[in-house]
Amino acid sequence: MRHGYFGPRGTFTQMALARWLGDDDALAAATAYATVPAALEGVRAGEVDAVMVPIENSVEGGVSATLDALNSADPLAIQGEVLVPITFVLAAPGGVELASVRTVGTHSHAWSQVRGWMARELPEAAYVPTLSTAAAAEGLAEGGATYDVAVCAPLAAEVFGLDVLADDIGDNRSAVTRFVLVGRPGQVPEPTGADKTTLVLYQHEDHPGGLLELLEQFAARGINLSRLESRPTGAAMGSYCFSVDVDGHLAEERVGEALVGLRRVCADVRFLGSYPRADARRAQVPATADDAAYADARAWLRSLRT
Ligand SMILES: O=C(O)C(=O)C[C@]1(C(=O)O)C=C[C@@H](O)C=C1
Repeated sequence: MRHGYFGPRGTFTQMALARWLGDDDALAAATAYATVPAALEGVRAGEVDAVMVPIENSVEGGVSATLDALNSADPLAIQGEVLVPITFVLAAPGGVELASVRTVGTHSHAWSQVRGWMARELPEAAYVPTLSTAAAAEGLAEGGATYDVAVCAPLAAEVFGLDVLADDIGDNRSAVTRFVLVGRPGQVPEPTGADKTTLVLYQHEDHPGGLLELLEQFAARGINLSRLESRPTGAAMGSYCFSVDVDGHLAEERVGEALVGLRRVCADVRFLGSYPRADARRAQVPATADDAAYADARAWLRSLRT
C-alpha cells in the first residue's frame, strides 16, 4: 500500500503515520504533501492509497482544513485513527538568542496552543503563519525565512538541525491530536466493539428544532456522540452542515437504524467511514439498543405482520 501524509518530514502528522505503520522503510517511502487538501487530493487522484491527516486537537478542537476537505468533492473513507501527544519546542538556527526574537513562524493550530507561553516570554513577538510546524523549521534551515524562530515538534528541530531555545512550551501539557488515515471508499474495517463512525449531515433547510431532529436519531437508538461540529457549507451565509463522530460501527443494528433515520430527515448524509478507536474504548450500549434487542424487536414485528 502507498501512503502519504501532511508533511514535510518532522510534522506531528508524520509521527502519527510512523505510529500507524510501525515500519521505518514504509515511512521513508511515504509521500509528503504540503497541505491537507493536497494530501486528500493525492488519494482521490490515486497517487497514493491512504494519507494521514490531523482532524482534532484536544485544546484547539477540529482541524477545519481537514473537515472541509473531507466534506467536499468525492467522498473518502477514514480507515483508522491515531492519537499523538503534542509537545512543542522553540527552535532556531545556531546563534539566535531568545532576547533577540521578533517573529515566530508556525502552523495556526500550534500558535493557538502556545499563546500563553508567548504572552509571558515573548510578548512583543509577531506571528507568521506557515503551512505546518515542520515547514516553519524547514524554512529556517533553508534560509530566507520571514521569521526568526519556529514552534515545532522536537523531531522537526532535530530533522532540520535547529537549536532548541525552549522546551515543552505548550500551554496545556496534556494536549493530544487525533489523526486519521484516509483512503478511497471500499472495504469498511471489521467491527471490533470499540469503533467510531464519522458522518457529515446536511439539513433540508434551517428550521426550529432542526438540529434536535438529527440528534434524536442517535439518542433514540442509544448512540453516544464523541464529536459534533457545525461547519459552513459555503453555499450562503448561515448555511451549515454538521460533522459528527458516533460510538459504533456501520455493521451494528443501532447505527444502521440511525443512518436510515438520518437519510429520511436529511438532505444528504455523507458516510466517512467506520473504524476502530485508537484508545480501544468499547461503546457503552444500553441493553435496549444492542443487536440482540433489535433482532428480538424485528422478530416480534414480523410475527405481527404474518
Ligand atoms: O503542523 C504539523 O506538524 C501538523 O501535523 C499539523 C497540526 C494540526 O493541524 O493541528 C498537528 C498537531 C499540532 O496540534 C499542530 C499542528
